[in-house]
Amino acid sequence: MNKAHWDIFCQVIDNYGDIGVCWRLARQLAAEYPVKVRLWVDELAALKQIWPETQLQSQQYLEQVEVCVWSENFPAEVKPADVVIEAFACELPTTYLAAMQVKAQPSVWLNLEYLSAEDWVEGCHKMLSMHPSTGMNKTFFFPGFTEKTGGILREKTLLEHRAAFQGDYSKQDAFFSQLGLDQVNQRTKETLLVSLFAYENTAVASLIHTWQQSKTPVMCLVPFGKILTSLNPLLNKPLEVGQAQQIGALTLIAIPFVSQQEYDHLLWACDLNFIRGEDSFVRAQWAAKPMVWHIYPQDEDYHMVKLNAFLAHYLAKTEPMLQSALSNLWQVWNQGGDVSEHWQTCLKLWPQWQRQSQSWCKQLSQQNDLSSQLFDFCQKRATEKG
Ligand SMILES: Cc1cn([C@H]2C[C@H](O)[C@@H](COP(=O)(O)OP(=O)(O)O[C@H]3O[C@@H](C)[C@H](O)[C@@H](O)[C@H]3O)O2)c(=O)[nH]c1=O
Repeated sequence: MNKAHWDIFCQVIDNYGDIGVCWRLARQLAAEYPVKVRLWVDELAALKQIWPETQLQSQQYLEQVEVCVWSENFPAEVKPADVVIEAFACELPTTYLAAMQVKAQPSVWLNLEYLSAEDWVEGCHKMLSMHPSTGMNKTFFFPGFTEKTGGILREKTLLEHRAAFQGDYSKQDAFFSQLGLDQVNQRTKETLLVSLFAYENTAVASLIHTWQQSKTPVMCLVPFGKILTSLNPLLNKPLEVGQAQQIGALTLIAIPFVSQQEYDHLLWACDLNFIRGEDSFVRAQWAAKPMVWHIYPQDEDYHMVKLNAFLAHYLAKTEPMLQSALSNLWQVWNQGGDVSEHWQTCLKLWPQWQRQSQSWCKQLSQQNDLSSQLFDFCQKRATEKG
């Protein structure tokens, strides 16, 4: 069977979400579907951060994906693929676009959008748009949380792997040991193990203060990144990667930024995950553990609209007490306020919170995942054309 060629174009705007999503999609397509995937990325250093095997060279194969640097001098001889995905409305190279225009068998051209739980997404998913200068059509593909959207990324065996890891403490211990975190394995049974990945956030002061005074121990693992900028001024001595600090009931440990695969394991192993942006937010939902989302901040607080749109879905089937407790905690965390009281309320509802995280994950898993929806859509298009 001839494999269809897929090109994914990724422009790194900031952080790791753009490449995080594109790389995960590329890996899954290459591993699970009969397609040849080429990923064009303009900032290889961002890929290296989440996938350390990445070499800083213009072309390489990683995980059966051809990874190419997308530089300003885009090679004119590059032939357009059968399926072309521009991620997050990045602009395709002009020579590539010109080659698409004269291609005998037109490419399926898709714009993969950012994830949002807002209602309007359903109406715009799979909408066609004519490109002004070439007259070619591209289709908007919107990930989302409902049947009428493109779904979210979920590898075929993800939930099985997660369940196996979460059900086997020796696997979890081995994971922390291999990261040089034997200290985590020595925690007591009642310790709350937390991972903290967030943007700069003044709310962290109240969180740290509350955890310090907790009746039971809290161990907080902080992957190297922006939240340390807010955390470090609160400490007597700045936290460096590999270092731990004990303040009252709280042990803070700064850990290195790990690979995308290891990060999944971290989310699966922790009792509670603070996550941000898009990709870690999705992975935390598959971890089926309590989570607190720091959404990517936007102008005029538009992100709060998006946050509330997600909460409406996430908490729709949740009992009212937990609903308001989580909603308050998430909102105040995103507004940089004092989360102490809301944290205490959520903690009192801990077993319900855990159950809610599991049932949400189960509910989400009923939905078709993003890669399968993309693949089916392109197959259908190819048959229509053929
Ligand atoms: C903490 C950590 C994360 N990661 C990965 C998980 C994700 O793939 C990636 C982080 O991406 P996100 O969670 O999406 O958060 P982010 O803040 O890095 O990315 C954001 O970028 C902006 C440009 C977008 O507009 C946002 O929507 C969002 O995608 O890093 C690791 O591989 N190792 C780690 O140790």
